[in-house]
Amino acid sequence: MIIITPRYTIIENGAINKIEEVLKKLNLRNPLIVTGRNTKKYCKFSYDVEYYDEILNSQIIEQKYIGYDCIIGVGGGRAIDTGKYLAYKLRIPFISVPTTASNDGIASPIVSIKQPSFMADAPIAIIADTEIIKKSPKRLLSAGMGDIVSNITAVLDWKLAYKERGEKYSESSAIFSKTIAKELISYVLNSDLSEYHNKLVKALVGSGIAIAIANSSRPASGSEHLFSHALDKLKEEYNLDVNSLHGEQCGIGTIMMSYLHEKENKKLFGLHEKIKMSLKKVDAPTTAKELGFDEDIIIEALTIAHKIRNRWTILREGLSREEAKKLAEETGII
Ligand SMILES: NC(=O)C1=CN([C@@H]2O[C@H](COP(=O)(O)OP(=O)(O)OC[C@H]3O[C@@H](n4cnc5c(N)ncnc54)[C@H](OP(=O)(O)O)[C@@H]3O)[C@@H](O)[C@H]2O)C=CC1
Ligand SMILES: O=C(CO)COP(=O)(O)O
Ligand SMILES: [Zn+2]
Repeated sequence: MIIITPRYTIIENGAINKIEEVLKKLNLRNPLIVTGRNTKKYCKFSYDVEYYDEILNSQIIEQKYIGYDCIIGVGGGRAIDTGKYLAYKLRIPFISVPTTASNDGIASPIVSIKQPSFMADAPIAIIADTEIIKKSPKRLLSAGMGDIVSNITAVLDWKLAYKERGEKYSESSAIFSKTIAKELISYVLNSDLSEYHNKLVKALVGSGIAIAIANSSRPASGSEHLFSHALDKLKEEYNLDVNSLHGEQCGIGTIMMSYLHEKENKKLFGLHEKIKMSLKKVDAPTTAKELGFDEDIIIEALTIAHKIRNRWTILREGLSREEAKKLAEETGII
């Protein structure tokens, strides 16, 4: 197995000014920048720039973008994901320049523009400018917490799959991923949050690296992500006008899935309440109403989540409508 992890990871104020230096170190000269319409303002370089929606709408991306020697993704999750995807298609390196900290795609080798997600290559470099990230919309930074608490249930699910299904499992990746989440939860619950943006981006980078080392999203994606992907599916199917974020959905999923784990393991008592408190502290949504979904959609998502992909989790063969409703009610989501 080949494990690809970033060669340069710069997380500091003003990091964006180091792009040229990093390109030089990597002997790269002709990058294409992939960004979004809100984040283009951060692309003050003399390189070609393309919006990610143009790339996603193009049928001939391999031919259209030939000649560049690397891709730089500047923006939120979609810009980074699309840049990573394009780089993978063109077989050239990808540099990740997050303008916010909303999910762990910043450093992961995964492309999840659509489900099922797939393994591409991890970024060759990550340049995270904490000055830009700190100023990004607070809602995106709250969502990032949801993608980190997810690691707790993802790891519990992974271990369950190992025990009940003999799935390949890596204790070191699991501990790495879980510790990242535990440390951030502890920081959030016991601090004034003045360093939150800094700690969050480091946690998300670590989480992406845990995925790269495991060569699977298992350390950071379990039943809570299945629930989030199910919500995305229903949004599309019913054409719902809800603008919930990936991390927000995963956070709500983690509250419910940790409750299911608690019911099977007394040692976990209080886990879902602690997770909920940490999400509340950073103003992330903790109810269906705050997330923007009707109760019925939450219940339906819970009943279809286990079918999203072939991944054994605490949902096992699925929840009935009654079980789903009970779970959402008992955890205060609906
Ligand atoms: N590969 C992986 O491992 C993972 C990938 N993902 C991907 O991430 C996506 C979700 O990402 P997420 O970031 O939550 O949502 P988006 O990428 O949709 O970003 C939400 C909004 O925030 C804006 N934005 C980002 N940074 C700033 C900033 N500094 N100032 C102002 N606005 C800003 C974006 O602008 P603009 O319109 O310019 O983009 C966009 O309008 C998923 O759809 C998936 O594709 C998610 C999880 C893991
Ligand atoms: O969002 C992710 C990890 O945080 C990616 O995981 P998936 O494999 O579920 O798309
Ligand atoms: Zn995620």
